[in-house]
Amino acid sequence: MSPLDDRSGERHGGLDRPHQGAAPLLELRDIRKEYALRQGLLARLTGRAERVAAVDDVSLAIQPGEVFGLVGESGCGKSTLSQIAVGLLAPSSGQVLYRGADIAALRGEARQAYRRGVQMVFQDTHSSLNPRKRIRRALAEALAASGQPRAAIPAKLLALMDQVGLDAVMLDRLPHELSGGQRQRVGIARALAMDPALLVADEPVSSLDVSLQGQIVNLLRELNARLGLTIVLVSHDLAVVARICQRIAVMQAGQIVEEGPPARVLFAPEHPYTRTLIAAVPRGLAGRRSTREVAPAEA
Ligand SMILES: Nc1ncnc2c1ncn2[C@@H]1O[C@H](COP(=O)(O)OP(=O)(O)OP(=O)(O)O)[C@@H](O)[C@H]1O
Repeated sequence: MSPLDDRSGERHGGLDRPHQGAAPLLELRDIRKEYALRQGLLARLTGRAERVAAVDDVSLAIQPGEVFGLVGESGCGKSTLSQIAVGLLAPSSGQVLYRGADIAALRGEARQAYRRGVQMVFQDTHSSLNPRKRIRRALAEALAASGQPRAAIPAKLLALMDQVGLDAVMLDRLPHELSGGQRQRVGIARALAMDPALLVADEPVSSLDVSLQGQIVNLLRELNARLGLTIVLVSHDLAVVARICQRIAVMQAGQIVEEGPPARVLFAPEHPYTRTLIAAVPRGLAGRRSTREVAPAEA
């Protein structure tokens, strides 16, 4: 077993147990990501691609066992940063460290351990699940990829369905036969099949009805509390992240402009952009009721 596989350090997690002072599970150091923009005015005039920084010098440290929220409006660079964190996208410059090791230098077993250990849940459940594969097959393949012996898979399938609150009969359904919320639960189950240490959930509820959003957010909270799973919750919706996160980073135009516990960020925002985000939250979460109501993770 690779030292990167050792999860003993954070299997004591949960929202009620802070992890300040622990070595970060994942660290982003001075991350910059540039894209070539061919349609820009400069590009058209000069014939050369203009470059824009979608992520501009971002540093973040995710502690084992925490629920960390990354919030910002559409286009601020959240998805780009998430994809860099899970290794789907390489940064233009900067480093991603998993358990202290630079992922760019990981090879063999250690790279596999990172690949398994950091999983992503996507916003669009239609495109993230193969429409022709029954849920049983999608999850069984993930379990097999995670190294589960064939004989253990049937029991593991039932355990996964139970963990995400889905009835086992859903195993024989195709993705289109499930509701959006059920599909998102399958997406989470597929990530859990890899037995990850960190789940990066990129806008996991934004395509769902408001009534279902709370259920999925609660499921993430439960997984954190029960399994000690570290979670990065990415959303344009400050109300969603404030609900379960112990720390929030606010992102604007590729940069982190503010970071802190939800109660502080919501009630004593330091950056004007954070105040704009708070103003956009429907009354009930932004309306000053109690800190406990807005930020249960902190209570
Ligand atoms: N492959 C790409 N090529 C060029 N520009 C891109 C590419 N992907 C993203 N961008 C640009 O980078 C910026 C950040 O995009 P990103 O998707 O990371 O933001 P976001 O906050 O996740 O927004 P959304 O929630 O709408 O996806 C945007 O201006 C976007 O247009």
